[in-house]
Amino acid sequence: MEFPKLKNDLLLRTLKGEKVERPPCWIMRQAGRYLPEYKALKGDKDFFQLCQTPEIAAELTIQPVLRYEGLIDAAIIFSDILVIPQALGMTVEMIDGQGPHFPNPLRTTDDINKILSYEVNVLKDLDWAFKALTMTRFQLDGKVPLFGFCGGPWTLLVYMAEGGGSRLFRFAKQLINEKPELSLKLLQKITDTAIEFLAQQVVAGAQVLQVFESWGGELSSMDFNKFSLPFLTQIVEGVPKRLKELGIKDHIPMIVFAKGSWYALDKLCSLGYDGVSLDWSWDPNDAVKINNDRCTLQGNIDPGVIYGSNEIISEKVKYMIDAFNKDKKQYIVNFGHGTHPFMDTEKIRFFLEECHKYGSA
Ligand SMILES: Cc1c2[nH]c(c1CCC(=O)O)Cc1[nH]c(c(CCC(=O)O)c1C)Cc1[nH]c(c(CCC(=O)O)c1C)Cc1[nH]c(c(C)c1CCC(=O)O)C2
Repeated sequence: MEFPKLKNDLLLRTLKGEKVERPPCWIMRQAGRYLPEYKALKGDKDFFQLCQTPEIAAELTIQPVLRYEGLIDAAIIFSDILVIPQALGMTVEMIDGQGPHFPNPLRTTDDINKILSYEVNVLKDLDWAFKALTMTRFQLDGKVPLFGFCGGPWTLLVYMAEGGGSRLFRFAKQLINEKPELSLKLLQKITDTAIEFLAQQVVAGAQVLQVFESWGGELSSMDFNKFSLPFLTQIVEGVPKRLKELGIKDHIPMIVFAKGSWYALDKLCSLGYDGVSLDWSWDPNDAVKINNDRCTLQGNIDPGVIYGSNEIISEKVKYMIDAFNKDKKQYIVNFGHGTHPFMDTEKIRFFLEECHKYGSA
């Protein structure tokens, strides 16, 4: 496909390790409920219906790019990590104001065996996702690069076993401790699906990829090494291999976000991802030292800063950028996790402006 020429390649140059004029900026969950234009378009429509309607997904993806024109250097496709469980045959509902709900979570060996023998057809069952990416890429008209994404295998296992959000992670923990071998098989099935999904997202128009291992920090270091890391590795190695088969020769940069897995930073920096996204628990200076220029770091301000005064926002932005951006390379501004629905759009604008100001200094 012949896509419009990219006019702002700041993020892609940064991920290649080039020195850049300022760190690129984007925000996890930059589309969504804190935006009045999102709420207006959503109304009482079902969340997955929004994702699965390419015209709407494209519009929602582009909303923050237009609102913060010139301040945001990437778009991320409007979708969800839970579309992989859907492609694996599970029913997932999004309950407004509550979050995801699986009416039939995976609790027994039989439940899991059913998933293991399920014949996934990523191209067919997630065709709406690819249509949305292609339409969005055209509508963006090269303004900024477009992210595709997926959930990390462990994080998806958590949702599939718990049936939704969780505090104790009782069922996911039970699964990996009671049936470790079966858990590994399930993680493998999710990983195979994720690799195909990410590669096909690139074919459809994604220019950069992020893997969200949002529940990484719920695992001990030992369990992270067994139930997350090997699969994150397979993804970063498997996607380029699959892309080659699909006739795509360009290197497509990939970023991994393992929230809470502070103990794994050293390993994550060596997996082969072009970027590692950090939550706010890291002092930037320590993360920079551990990374030692191996890859690009992304993050990591506590999104809670948006509730603060302009003075507090400026102070914390300056601290973050001074530490991460010393060499004017290998750094992408982001939050340590996503926006909250209650955030003030003008405070987020101020945050982005401050990042541009300090980042260009
Ligand atoms: C864990 C996770 C999910 N989804 C996602 C993650 C990983 C990132 C993270 O850790 O936050 C990823 C995600 N979800 C969504 C996007 C695309 C939009 C964007 O990032 O700008 C992305 C990249 C849309 C969404 N996904 C969801 C909404 C809200 C839908 C609504 O209420 O209108 C949006 C805009 C719903 C969702 N989806 C999920 C939950 C737990 C919830 C409910 C709670 C919440 O909103 O935070 C699962």
